[in-house]
Amino acid sequence: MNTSLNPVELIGFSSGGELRSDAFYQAMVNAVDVGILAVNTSGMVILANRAVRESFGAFQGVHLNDVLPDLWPKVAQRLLGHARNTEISVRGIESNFLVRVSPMLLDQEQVGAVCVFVESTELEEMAKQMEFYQGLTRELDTIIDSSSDGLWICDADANVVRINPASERINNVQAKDVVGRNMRDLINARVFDRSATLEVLRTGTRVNLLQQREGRKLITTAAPVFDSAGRITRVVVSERDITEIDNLQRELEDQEAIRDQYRNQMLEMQQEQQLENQQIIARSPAMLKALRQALKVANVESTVLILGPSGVGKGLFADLIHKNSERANKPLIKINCGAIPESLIESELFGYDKGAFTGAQSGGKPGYFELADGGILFLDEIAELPLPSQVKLLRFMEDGTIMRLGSTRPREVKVRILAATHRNLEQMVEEGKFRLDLYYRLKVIPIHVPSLKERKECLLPLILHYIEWYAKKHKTSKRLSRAACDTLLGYPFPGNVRELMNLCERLVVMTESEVISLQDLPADVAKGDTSEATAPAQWPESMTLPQVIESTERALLAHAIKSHGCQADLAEALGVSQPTIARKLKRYGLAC
Ligand SMILES: Nc1ncnc2c1ncn2[C@@H]1O[C@H](COP(=O)(O)OP(=O)(O)OP(=O)(O)O)[C@@H](O)[C@H]1O
Repeated sequence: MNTSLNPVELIGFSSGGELRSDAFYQAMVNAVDVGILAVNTSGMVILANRAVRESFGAFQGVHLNDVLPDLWPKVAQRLLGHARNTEISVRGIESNFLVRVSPMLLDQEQVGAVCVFVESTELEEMAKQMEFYQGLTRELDTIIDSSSDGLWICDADANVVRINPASERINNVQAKDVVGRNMRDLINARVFDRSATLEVLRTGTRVNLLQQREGRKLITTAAPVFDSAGRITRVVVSERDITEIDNLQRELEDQEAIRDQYRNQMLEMQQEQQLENQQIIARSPAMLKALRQALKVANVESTVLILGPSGVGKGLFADLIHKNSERANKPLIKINCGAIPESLIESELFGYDKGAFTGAQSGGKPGYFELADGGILFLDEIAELPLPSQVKLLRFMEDGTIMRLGSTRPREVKVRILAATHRNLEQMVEEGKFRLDLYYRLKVIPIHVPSLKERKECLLPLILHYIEWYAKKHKTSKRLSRAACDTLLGYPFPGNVRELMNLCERLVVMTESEVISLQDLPADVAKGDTSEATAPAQWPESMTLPQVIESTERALLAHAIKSHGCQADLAEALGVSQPTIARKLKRYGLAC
């Protein structure tokens, strides 16, 4: 190997021994874009053309190892004859190069090595991008194939391009049997009965379908994919099998229904216990429903209108609502609007200021509204409230203020109103006796308390309860004979529970023996007759005068209320005051 060859000598050579001028030779090697670099057998650079110099600097006449230490080992290997052609990647100043090292022979003798540099940055970038896109495609494939939702992809002509394994499973088809086929053919071949893809291609918009297929429930969403020109290129259909979700949902609903049932049962038991504690007897569905409504509304602030005949327990409902409300430790003031003389009602309800009228207390007086502040005002027999007081009550219900008689200063009171009546308020409104606006304000939550006739199931428990209760009260022991009990059960109790209570007390007090028999029952009850006054001559001799008076009074009132529609008329006809009538009707469990 000639190692003494120097750069100047080499430049003097030409291929085939033909002599070329340095200038010609240099112009030729500098003209090409590929880099050419030659070293002698010692590794000294003997040629570096323009392309190499531009990329690696001017280093002719130096040792290759000093300028391209990465390249030198390959070249050295080549010079030692270990390989014919060797390729290596080399980093230049700005770009990367792929360098091919070839032996340089002169007369069969190796005189050095020549390196050809081809810029590789772009190629590498492209390779990298290819790799990136291949990775992305693999990733997408994995995602598509592992999705538990079915994916069905078609081109703009409705040809199936791809389906994933979930879609194969959901549609019970194999990809190889459908990919490449047109959706229209698949519909014609009855593989499917409906195609979301065709819908999308027809409408150009997203389509949602709920489908039943092979007993499974599917939600299908098909969406168009557009190119930059706005043309549809693909339709992607995703299918979700919601059969399981649907079943789970149904199971959940069943569980919730069972839970609700238990909760209602527990609530009912709690409520029954609550009612028992408060000595409320209720067995009939209608009564239980009304009581449940009352417990439900107890904790809201709304006005409640308790409706039902006299003596059914409307006052009891007011107690129940109060006890179970957030105002339980505040007063419950009960006013019977029919029992207060008309001339006094306004001052009783709203109070008066000093000097409001002759005979007024000198310091003025608060009314029931002020006394009930923070608590509940129960306006029983609300239908008897005179019209001027109705106006004042309406004002309170609208702005929460009242005005004492003789005062011009409104006072704010925090009072919840409960009202009750056995009268038909709607009819009274029609007759102009009750204000419509007040009626609407009052009946926010109406509760209808059924008469004893409407709750036969309650009758026996009520009779037994009150016989025992009065027996305990009067420190005695009493029980009903079978016949007496049957007769009582057949009696209509027009005065409802109040009449029943009165009768039970009377039987407990009046019956000599422990057993209350048929003979102990009052004649009208024994006959089941409630219509006519019983002649005093028919009363048993054992009755005292007060008892005879009481019975006669009751019978007379029962008779008179048939021809007198309201307490005021009745009072006038019988020559007593309205409050007296109100008191007596209440006492005998009667109403008009
Ligand atoms: N379900 C019941 N269980 C036990 N006692 C009851 C029941 N219902 C009513 N009572 C009793 O009957 C009596 C009359 O009830 P209440 O005064 O509440 O009737 P009312 O409908 O308000 O009558 P009115 O319309 O004449 O004011 C009360 O002593 C009450 O305790």
